[in-house]
Amino acid sequence: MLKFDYPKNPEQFNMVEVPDMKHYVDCSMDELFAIQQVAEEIRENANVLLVIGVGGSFLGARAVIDALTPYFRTNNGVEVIYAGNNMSGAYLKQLITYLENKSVYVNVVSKSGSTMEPALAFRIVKEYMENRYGTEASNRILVTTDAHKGILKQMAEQCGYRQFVIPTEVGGRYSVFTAAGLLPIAASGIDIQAFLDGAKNAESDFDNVDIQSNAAYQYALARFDLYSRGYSLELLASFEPRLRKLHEWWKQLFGESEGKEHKGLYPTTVTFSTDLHAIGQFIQEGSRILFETLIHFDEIEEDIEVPFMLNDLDGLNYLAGRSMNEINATSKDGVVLAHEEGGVPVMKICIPKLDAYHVGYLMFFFMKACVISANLLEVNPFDQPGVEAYKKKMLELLKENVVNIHE
Ligand SMILES: O=P(O)(O)OC[C@H]1O[C@](O)(CO)[C@@H](O)[C@@H]1O
Repeated sequence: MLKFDYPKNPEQFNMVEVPDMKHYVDCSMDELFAIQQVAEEIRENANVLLVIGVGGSFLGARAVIDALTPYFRTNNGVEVIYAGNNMSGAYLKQLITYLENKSVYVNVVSKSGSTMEPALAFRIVKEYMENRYGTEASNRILVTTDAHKGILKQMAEQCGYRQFVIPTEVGGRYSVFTAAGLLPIAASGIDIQAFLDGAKNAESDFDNVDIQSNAAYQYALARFDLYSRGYSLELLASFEPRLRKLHEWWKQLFGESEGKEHKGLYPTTVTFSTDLHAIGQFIQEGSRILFETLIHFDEIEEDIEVPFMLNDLDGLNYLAGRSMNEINATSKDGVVLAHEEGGVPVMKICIPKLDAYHVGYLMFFFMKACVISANLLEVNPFDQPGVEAYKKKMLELLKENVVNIHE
């Protein structure tokens, strides 16, 4: 299904463990039904769903929603917007103004229940919802968190919010196939059954140690090979602007899973052709530290033809009748030729169609490849001890300021 071009012979590597990841796509029928019911309720009663979360607790949902909903909003359906992923006072202030006159539901998502950004945003939004909706607020606030522990769990119990679960054994950046991703995705009108089917099929396709047939294993090995040969940066590139948030999700997945013990490729992303006019110069002729991984969807539903122009004033009549998607695909082939010529190794991940099924398939592919890749590097793919460092310093400073304020 997934066509993967990798530039070398993988048999030279030692085999590593290919972990069983079934529980990452293991949403029960009851849970799925509950998610679909609430999503329907939101679609009936709201025009805005505010998702409060940071990192893995919103990036997966946002990646899928952006990839599969129109570029320009129509007035139909629920608009999914986000908060709790930054600490900007201006953002929150403007958000509260934006919510006025709209029918609002809130989904606060935090596995630990205590991450500062979503916790602060939720405090502000909770007050807003209570002032605006009174006792009905508790029906409009949905909590997605650990099944057993955490401050958010306690708040949900005390305030009577409906709860959805991120299983204890599923870490934030791997949680898109749990309620953390599925609830906002379903509320936006995307077929979550198809999304899960794609992931489940990927799970079974990549659950083997046969390098020749396991594309996730091949991708992990190709990256590891390039890393071992001195490349320090992987540039994930695609040609469809609506995949930008999928890039962000990928960046967290690989960055948090691999960047430890002073090891790992630096994951970064570009959207072509936009970024060819910004960072294209560096890719073609700058320091030879990077390789590229291109994502290409063979079929994208909507398209438009280049019209014929009388007198050919802009000199583009040689393209008349050709479709924009076809021209975009040709630009991809041009990029591969030019960048390879410039000394940049290029891998291609080709997906038949940009739809819910294939996005689910692709995301699971990356999750599986990421765990295999971290195993090759001999680092733990599931922890993120380095993230704690800034949190600790920030807390020390905030608490210091509290003392100063009270002095
Ligand atoms: O869901 P939580 O516990 O709020 O965590 C959000 C994000 O913060 C991190 O823990 C990093 O601080 C990520 O790993 C995680 O996805």
